[in-house]
Formats: sequence, structure tokens, C-alpha cells
Amino acid sequence: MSRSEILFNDAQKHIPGGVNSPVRAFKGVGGTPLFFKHAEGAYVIDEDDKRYVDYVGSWGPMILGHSHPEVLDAVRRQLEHGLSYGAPTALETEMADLICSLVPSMDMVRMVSSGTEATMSAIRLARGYTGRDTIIKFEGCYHGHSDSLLVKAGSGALTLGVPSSPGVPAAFATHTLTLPYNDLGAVKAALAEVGQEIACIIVEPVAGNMNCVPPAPGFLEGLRQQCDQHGIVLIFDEVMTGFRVALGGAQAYYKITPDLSTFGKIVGGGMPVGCFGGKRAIMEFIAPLGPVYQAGTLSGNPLAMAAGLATLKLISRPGFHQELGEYTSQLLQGLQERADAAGIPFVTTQVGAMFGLYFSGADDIVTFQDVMASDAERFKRFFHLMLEGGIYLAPSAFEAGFTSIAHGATELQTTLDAAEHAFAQLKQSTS
Ligand SMILES: Cc1ncc(COP(=O)(O)O)c(C=O)c1O
Ligand SMILES: NCC(=O)CCC(=O)O
Repeated sequence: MSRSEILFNDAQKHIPGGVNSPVRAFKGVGGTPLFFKHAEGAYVIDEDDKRYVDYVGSWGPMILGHSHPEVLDAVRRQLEHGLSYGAPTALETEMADLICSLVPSMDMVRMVSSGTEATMSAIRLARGYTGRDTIIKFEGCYHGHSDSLLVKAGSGALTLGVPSSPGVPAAFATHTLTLPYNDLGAVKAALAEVGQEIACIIVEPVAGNMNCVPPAPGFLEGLRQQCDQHGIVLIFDEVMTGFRVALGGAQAYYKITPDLSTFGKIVGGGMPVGCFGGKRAIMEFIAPLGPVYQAGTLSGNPLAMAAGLATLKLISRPGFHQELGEYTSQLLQGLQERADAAGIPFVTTQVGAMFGLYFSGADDIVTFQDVMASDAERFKRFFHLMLEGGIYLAPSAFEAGFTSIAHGATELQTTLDAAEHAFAQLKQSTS
């Protein structure tokens, strides 16, 4: 037995399913999750000392690669001053100022400890601000695991086949209207009926929790226009896309200004952090300025602020996101060429440093149905072949892939060599 197998057996004794988040359980691909003990640059190293080129990046935060020395140093320096005070720090102001300067739609920002808290709080705020109860989300989008958002959700909920989770009272779910992603017609039709009852529309501006589905031309623009028309708060959930697809997030990439935005992952540099913010008039509804309550013992934690600030400063250098995007394009082009050469139907999607891989004969991937029509069984085999070849992809056909600035020519070649072998094996087993 491998160390990971032994550790996974041990883990299951006192940890449900042996994991602290279901997406780690390999349920979507089968087999035993790898247990990691170290990570550096573009690599994760498992308990059996095997190295993998990592395209998960802790599900998004590790845009600089793992264990970036300047981020680690920032945390070490802060460590000498204590772990948490539960009182304001200068670091939090520096963080708020930096976020608001990098993302122009943000007038004010509140730090929290996860993406889930960020979206949950932003929705409460939108409801408090508008005095309306119902929210709109899109099928296959994931916004964390709070009750009103676990309806037709993506990510692990989709992978495990429970997109609408038991435990969410039906009465809560009735306040969540779920519409098809990239279908502006459906949004217009719904709002023509119930526009006056909708507090907010929350959307992943690039859907990254049903694999990776870019917004169709006009979709985000249409949401902006519809929200303006009906007095609805437009929330961009940029927990995944924020600081990744562009320094200013998807809103900068697509040049659309939401009313509120949520961030997580990169903003904490690998520490547990999220935040939400946006228009001053809305944010002033949050306690202690306003009546909408929201709080957190560890919110704005100094170690987390130190890691996040160091990360945001490093990724602010000119050319950073272009470099990342170029690596990602080369990766996808190389994969496509090798799939084509092997005669395997294969489609990729990309927005900056986020990508999707599909075993599909479709021309393009635009809808949730397009995603569901791709061959998830083939992905499972591809996943394990890539793993054998030293490449760690997200263990589900319904997750986006991420690149980091630490990925370079060596990692590209290793990945493409592994893929060439994997595609050949896939071809052999079908012919
Ligand atoms: C778009 C999006 N929103 C919200 C979340 C929830 O964030 P967290 O897992 O930090 O609670 C995630 C990922 O988990 C996400 O991808
Ligand atoms: N795309 C999936 C996530 O980002 C979430 C990770 C987790 O829930 O552990």
C-alpha cells in the first residue's frame, strides 16, 4: 500500500470520508486521494515522495506557485507579532486600500475568512439593501455552501450528484431562482414576471465550477442592463476569477461594473480569506454603519492579511497576467494538438489563467448541457493517466484548471509528454 492509501484509511476513522472538503475525495474519478506533505513552485509532493506538476493550486489561490519565498517571509515577519487580536490593524486598512485600488468597482470592502462567507454576506446585504427576498443564481455555478446558494450548485455538489443539497429547507430554496447560465433570454423572461421581487443576481462571471465556461458575448452586459432596469443588485462572484483572469478580475477583463463583488482564494495568498465589497451606498448598510449584521472573530486576521498583501503586490507587476495567459494558451494548444493527432475529440476553454478540458466533439462549450454532454468517463481515465505521468489535475470533470507563474517550459513539456501518452492510451482502449 502507498502512504496515501494508508493515510486515507486512517483518516476515514474520524474524518467523514477522510477529507475536510468533499472535492478532495476523488469521488469523481475513483481511486485514493493523494496526501501531500510539501509544495513548492509548480509542484506538489505526495507522502510517497512523488512530484506532480500542479494544476489545482489549492483550488485557485496559488497563482504565484507554492511556497513563494516573499509570501512566506511576510507571514514569518507577522508571526513574531502574534496570531490574532480581534481588534483593528493597519494591515487591514492597507489591504482594503489595495483591493479598492486594483478593482475600481470597490468603494468599500469587508474582509471575511472564506469565499462562502463572502457570498453569503453579500447576499444578505443585497436583501437588506433592496428589502427583497428572492435571489437569482445560475445552474452549475457554485458560490460556496451557504443554504440559499446550494441550489443546482456546481463543484463538489455537482460531482457528488447532490447539486441541491438535503438540509436546505424547501422554504429557503423557494427564495432562490435558478436560471440557465449564458441564457439572457431566460433572465429577461424571469425578470419580466418577478423583477420587482429580486434582490440580486449572483453570477460567476466565468463559470469555473462546472469545468470552465466563459460568458457568452453579451451575457454579462445583459445582466448589467437588466439589473439596472429592475433595481436589482448585480453581484459578481469573483472568488475564483478575482486577481486571476486579470489583475482587476473578470470585471476588468470584460469591462462590466457590478454593484457588489466577492473575492477569496488569491486575496488570501493561501490563507483562509474572503472579502466582499462594492458601491459605497450599498456597503454602508453593513453593521456597524448600517443595520445588516455581519461579523467574524478572525476576519482580517493579521497573518492572512500579510500573505494576501504580499501576493497581491507580487502579482501587480506589469506583464504578470499576460505571462500567465501565454503559458495557459501554450498548454491548451499543445494538448489540443496531441488530442487531434490521436484522434480524440477534445475541446478546451480558457480565460487568462483559468482553463477547461472537455472530452467532447462540440464546437464550443457554452451551456451547462454542453458540459454535461462531455465524456466524464473518459476524463476519469485521462485524469489517472496524467497522474501516473506526474500531472495533478482537479479530480473532477466539473472543475476549472489553474496555472501559476511558476509553471514554465519544463512543466509545459512534462505535461504535454504525459498527455501525449495518455491520449494514445485512450485511443488504444477504444479502437
Ligand atoms: C466562485 C466561487 N465562489 C465561492 C466559493 C466558496 O469559497 P470557499 O471555498 O472559500 O468557501 C468558491 C470556491 O470554493 C468559488 O469557486
Ligand atoms: N471549484 C471548487 C472549489 O473551488 C472549492 C474547493 C472546495 O470546496 O474545497
